[in-house]
Amino acid sequence: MHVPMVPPGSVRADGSGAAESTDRVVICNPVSGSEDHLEQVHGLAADGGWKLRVTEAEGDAREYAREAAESGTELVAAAGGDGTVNEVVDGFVDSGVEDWPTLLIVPAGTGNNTASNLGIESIGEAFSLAESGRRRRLDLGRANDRAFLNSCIGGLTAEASLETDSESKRRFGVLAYVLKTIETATNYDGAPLRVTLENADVATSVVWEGDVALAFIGNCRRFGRRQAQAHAEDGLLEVTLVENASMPSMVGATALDHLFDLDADGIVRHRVPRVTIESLHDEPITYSLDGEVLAAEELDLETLPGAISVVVGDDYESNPDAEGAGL
Ligand SMILES: Nc1ncnc2c1ncn2[C@@H]1O[C@H](COP(=O)(O)OP(=O)(O)OP(=O)(O)O)[C@@H](O)[C@H]1O
Repeated sequence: MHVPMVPPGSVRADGSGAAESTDRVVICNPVSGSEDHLEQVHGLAADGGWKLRVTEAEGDAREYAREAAESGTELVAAAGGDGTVNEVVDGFVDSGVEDWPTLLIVPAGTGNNTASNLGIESIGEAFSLAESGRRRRLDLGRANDRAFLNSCIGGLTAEASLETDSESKRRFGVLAYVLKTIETATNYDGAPLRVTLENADVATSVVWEGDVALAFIGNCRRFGRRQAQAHAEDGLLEVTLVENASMPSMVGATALDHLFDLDADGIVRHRVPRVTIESLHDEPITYSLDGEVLAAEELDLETLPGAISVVVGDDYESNPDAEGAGL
């Protein structure tokens, strides 16, 4: 394992020992991705006058983010992968303060799906965007008492996400989980679920029951190259349910085409502000919230419209259906 040159805990990135500024805090997970980014993050943080906090264990990023929000920090960078971003957002929620810091995502993880969806491709680019980048207010997802920025994936894919190797995650992003799922699906019975899709107008709400192999709930996740993407600023969740019965047709090279075919049999899609997923066999379903595991028999999901200010890259397009917004 790479041995960090920077001690864990809280230091001024320029090493001066001067009074710590609360304007900008970068929270760095030294063991995300290829574990070789800490020195670069340290250097860029020193140049930009950031306070650097290096995590020592799971949960530290959440705590540091809560402290930063409580002390009125203007900008908080999450340097790590999707899991680190997820912890930082949970920390903002924990703080209970009204005005959260703006979030900057510094892609230093394995998949970096959230950063890539926001048009941020490298560590250096992220730090320069802190100076000049646009800031947008994005919806935040809530799943029971946890937050998610990007996506919540339930069923077999969540379990497969734990087994998916780093190289596939780098190459395919979230699709790597889908491919892994399809690979292992032959032994899977699916989960009997009741899914309540709630619209603001209750009369148009839908209750759906069936055996589900995969449930994708996207906030700003691009699941694929086409329409199966979520709009991060529309106050809606993009819900895609893949019925178990349709899994045999999802084999080989055509699997992903089938998944992203809007009219495919056995694929249910809705855009709603709120959705509840109940397990009908008294066993918890495993979910992956931005890559972090959550098990629940009943999951209550909603969007908090425009809840979080986020720095975005030049190529960020809020509407994934807009021309030129494809991957
Ligand atoms: N110092 C640390 N030692 C061990 N684990 C840590 C430490 N700091 C954070 N973690 C944990 O590391 C886990 C993985 O981090 P993260 O998701 O950011 O990286 P990744 O898995 O490489 O990237 P991605 O999720 O984008 O594929 C998180 O669950 C986080 O809580």
